[in-house]
Amino acid sequence: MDRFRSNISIFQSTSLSVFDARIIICSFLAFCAVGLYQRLRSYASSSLPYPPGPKGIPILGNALQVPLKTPWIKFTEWAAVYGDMFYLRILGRDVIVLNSSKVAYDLLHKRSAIYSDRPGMALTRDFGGWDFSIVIDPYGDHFHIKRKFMNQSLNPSATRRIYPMMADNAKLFMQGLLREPTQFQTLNRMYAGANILMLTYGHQETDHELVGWLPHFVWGSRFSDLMKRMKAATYQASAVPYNAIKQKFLNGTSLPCMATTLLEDNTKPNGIVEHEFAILGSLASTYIAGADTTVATLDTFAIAMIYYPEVQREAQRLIDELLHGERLPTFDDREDLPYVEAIFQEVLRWKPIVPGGVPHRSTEDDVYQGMFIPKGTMVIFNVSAMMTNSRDFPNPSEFNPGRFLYTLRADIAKPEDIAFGFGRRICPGRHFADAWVWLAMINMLALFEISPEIGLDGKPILPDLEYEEGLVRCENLDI
Ligand code: HEM
Repeated sequence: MDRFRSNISIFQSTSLSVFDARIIICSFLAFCAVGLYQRLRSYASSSLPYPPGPKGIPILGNALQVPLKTPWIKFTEWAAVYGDMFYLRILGRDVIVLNSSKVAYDLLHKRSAIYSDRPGMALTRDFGGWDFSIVIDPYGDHFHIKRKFMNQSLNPSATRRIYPMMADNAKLFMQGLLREPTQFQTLNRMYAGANILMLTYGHQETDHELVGWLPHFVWGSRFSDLMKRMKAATYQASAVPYNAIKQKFLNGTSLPCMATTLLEDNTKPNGIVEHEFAILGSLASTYIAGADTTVATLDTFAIAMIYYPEVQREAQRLIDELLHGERLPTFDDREDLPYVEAIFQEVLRWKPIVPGGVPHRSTEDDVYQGMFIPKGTMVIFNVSAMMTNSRDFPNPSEFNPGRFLYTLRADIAKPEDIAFGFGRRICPGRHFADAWVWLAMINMLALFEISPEIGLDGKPILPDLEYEEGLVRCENLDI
């Protein structure tokens, strides 16, 4: 087996008849009745109990009990006491935390018409210059148009159309690893960036030219770093690449990509581009949300392979059995490698990269299992609790892909049904992420022995399992 391998460390009437008048009166009465019903329901509801939760103090509520760093760990402790849904009041705001995929699915998916708003992030939006980003868009027209633009390019069949581009990048990625086996993290980031730049702006570059396209801190650093430089960064990450691609589009020199499709579809005969800000925002949101996430997921895979070499060996044995070392794996091999599929699920579960989810907000009063959830409640889905509870996943801290092959109960949601969120805000890049991470994983398994770096003292340097915390959780990896 090892002889094949090197070693590396997304209505009509103008006059009213009697009949018409009756319809209108009936409609009016019905409208009033619904209004009255809603008021009564709200009144009656508000006499229902709120979900249980830790007792807070006047005015501040639970604010001082929620740690700023890794709040999901505290939420998971509270989940053990208060159950799958608990309530917090933080500085006068209603907050509920959902700790099971069933409750999250019941509310955020089944009742998505009223749970798809985002909590206002006025500072980030209006003063940080992040008003282009769909991630913080309130549920409304801007959100809908950007979502439509993104779905056009990131739905399953659109994603399949970019498989050849991904395959080319995977090949370059592997060649890079062969040349520089200790540079996994740099190459991982570079080729995740290359995929998204190609998808969004049709930007095809060699590995070294990539550096010049976006400022280094955009392509080469983490989203959390980018956020720190807020306003300047937003211009560089949104307007700069948009203006460049628009110019190329007008010159007729752009390659087919998300930007050119959107520009073609929305440019009027007089040359004016409709929905220009939404186009710019969709492109930049895709780039920003898509780069760090896939990088962190593949880093997690590499770490798991280092800590669990027996899992790595088993995957390699099965890959060799299928390919006989005669060719590189392709997407067509996916169905024939259930163990690798299970590794992918376990990577999403073991160390979820968005452990605290991305908060939603409710837009109407609601009642769930006899408990009242007021309109305007911030709804946090606690991915970490859903992925790491021993009720659904025995020995949750162990990286064990076998759980998805042999022992997982049929009623347990798969990690891929949790990691990407829920309802109308579910990650639009999930098909893209799924394809790229799988392809990079399978190529690494087929070609390399993934092992830790050896220190000067001759001992292996194991990567840190304490992840760096931001919106996306990254690891301090040094293979
Ligand atoms: C393994 C990789 C990824 C994970 C775990 C992930 C996870 C998530 C999660 C949890 C959300 C919030 C969903 C919700 O609010 O219910 C989200 C939103 C989002 N993701 Fe991803 N994501 C990944 C990759 C990607 C990629 C590759 C792209 C783009 C190509 C992308 C683009 C977005 C965007 C634009 C949003 C905001 C959607 C909205 O607010 O309506 N993500 N993602």
